[in-house]
Amino acid sequence: MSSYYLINLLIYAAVDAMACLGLNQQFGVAGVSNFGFIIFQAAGGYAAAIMSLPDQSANGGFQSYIGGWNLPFPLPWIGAAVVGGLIALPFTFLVGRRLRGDFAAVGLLVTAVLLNLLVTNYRPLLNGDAGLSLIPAPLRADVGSQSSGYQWAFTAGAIVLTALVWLFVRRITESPYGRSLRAMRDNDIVAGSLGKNLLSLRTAMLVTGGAIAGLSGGILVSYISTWSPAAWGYAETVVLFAAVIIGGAGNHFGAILGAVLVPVGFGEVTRYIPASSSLPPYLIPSLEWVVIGLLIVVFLWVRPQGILPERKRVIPAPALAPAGPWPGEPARPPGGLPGAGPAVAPLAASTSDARQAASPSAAGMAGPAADREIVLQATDVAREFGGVRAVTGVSFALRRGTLTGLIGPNGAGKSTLLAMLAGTLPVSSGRILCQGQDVTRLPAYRRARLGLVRTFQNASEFKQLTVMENLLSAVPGNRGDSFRGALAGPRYWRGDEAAAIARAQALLTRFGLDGEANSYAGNLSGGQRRLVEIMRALMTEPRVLLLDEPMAGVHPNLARRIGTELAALCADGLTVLMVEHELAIMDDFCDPVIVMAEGAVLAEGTMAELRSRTEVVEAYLVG
Ligand SMILES: Nc1ncnc2c1ncn2[C@@H]1O[C@H](COP(=O)(O)OP(=O)(O)OP(=O)(O)O)[C@@H](O)[C@H]1O
Repeated sequence: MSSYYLINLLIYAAVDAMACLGLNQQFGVAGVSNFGFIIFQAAGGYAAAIMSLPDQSANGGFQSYIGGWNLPFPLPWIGAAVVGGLIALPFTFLVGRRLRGDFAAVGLLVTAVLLNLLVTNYRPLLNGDAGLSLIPAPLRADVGSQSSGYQWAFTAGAIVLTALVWLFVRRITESPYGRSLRAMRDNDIVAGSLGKNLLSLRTAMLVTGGAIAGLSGGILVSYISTWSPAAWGYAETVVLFAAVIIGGAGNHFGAILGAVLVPVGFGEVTRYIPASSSLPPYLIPSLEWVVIGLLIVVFLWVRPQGILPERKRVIPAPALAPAGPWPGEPARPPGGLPGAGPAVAPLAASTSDARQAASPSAAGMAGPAADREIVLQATDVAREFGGVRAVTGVSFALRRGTLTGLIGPNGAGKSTLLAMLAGTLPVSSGRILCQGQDVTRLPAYRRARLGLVRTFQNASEFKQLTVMENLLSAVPGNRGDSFRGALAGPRYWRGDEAAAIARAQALLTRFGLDGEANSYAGNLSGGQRRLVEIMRALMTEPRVLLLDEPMAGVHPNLARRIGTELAALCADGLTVLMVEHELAIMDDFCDPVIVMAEGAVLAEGTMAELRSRTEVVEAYLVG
């Protein structure tokens, strides 16, 4: 193997691995399907080119381009990364709140095609379809030649930069912030309802991935000294996606392996297919695309986790101090709940000092509920879906420390009302006040940060996160749960993380799920998943908790335990609104109970009062 061949192979592997690390960070870790990924690499390539090229009048002006600043190394590579990151900013509107998922992915793909057409057809910008050539290599004038020593130094530089990129993405992914990204990937609406700012998370990942792609483009053009639209057709993004999917989305080693196997390996293998004059000239390259497409389909079908699946984050349980029984119970049964471990301190004691100070127990919550402060108030709240009036002007108030039930026949509008209160669904009209603050127009994540948190009627656990990670993902204020905090490293956030793990472990023990702490939440039974959702909501340290059928699928004994626990938390100041079809639960734990029918509030009172009202009995309580 000639050294030129080996250098070529290593540089392409480094550039592709770097690009795949950037794409994996966006797609595999954060779930952002950036089908326009190649334009960020292209932008980096052009940026490095026009920063390192002399003015276009040099070389007889045979090519036209903007820039031509003749900047010294490493400025063109730094510029490539900066431009790759900056051009991501205008795309954030595509992945923002209004345009998500598939639509954003298609929008990015279309943008990539349009930009390629623009650069191809508008020559003054970047020399059109002929592309730029004679792009200077870094330090070449200083070093003086294309010697093999120079080539090896270039190769080593590319590999070192790829390794640095790997360390960078690893630091982000393995932090609490990385956990938030993976939570968003698994279920973005739920992540938002737990206080995650999806727009900020997606923007950060677009910019980060864009900068990495830009740097890879800069290195590439410096090596091949030419860059044209043919090198960055939209289909190149498909190759990178294939690499990440085949290598193992979510696993950075998988992304590197995929880069070696797909763009590099494929190119190598197909080089040995003998050319034949009897075959059409573009048959082999076209067949390459078909094979790459087939490989994606086969992997998504047979092994969607890729060759190297995402690593499971096992968190060892901290040593727990034994403590008292469940609230409201004389003593904890010897075996506890199925799978229960040692008992721990009461949940209510685990909330933060700030919340404790603000809690009604601290404020003297001994008086009758009717005298307590209103913490959540809905006024004439309505929601229409096309012609369907799901909720038609509902007004009610929740007082601090109450466990209010919400019942009604199927289709009465209960879930829609809860979604509007939590901000996961905008109101058509009406007003919502939370602790005196008008939250009607606030997005779900801002309401969650105010302590207004919901659970969902349908399974909403983060499937590819462990149970422990599900709980930790909801903790507010972890120092490592920000981009900067993640980059600061584990030493910066380890203390917060340890405290959060201890809280989560206490909750798991209390709900009898500590044996499953390191199981993937998606592998639990339906009832266990419900528990995970309740515990996760409690980890947000809510002030007002909106529970949508939390007992559905839960064993009746456990349902009663949950009811007891919620009642204890309410006694300590938490306010709960709970949708539930099981009337025995309403009888035992909820006061007052609101009855909805056909989108409106039909009645409100204790279950005993409601049972005496004919219209309620006819609408819902019969049977
Ligand atoms: N996204 C939507 N698009 C169209 N109609 C909807 C949508 N969501 C809810 N609806 C309609 O709004 C009405 C109220 O639904 P909602 O789910 O809020 O009722 P519910 O009381 O929670 O019912 P259940 O007890 O069965 O969960 C129903 O007629 C439902 O079909």
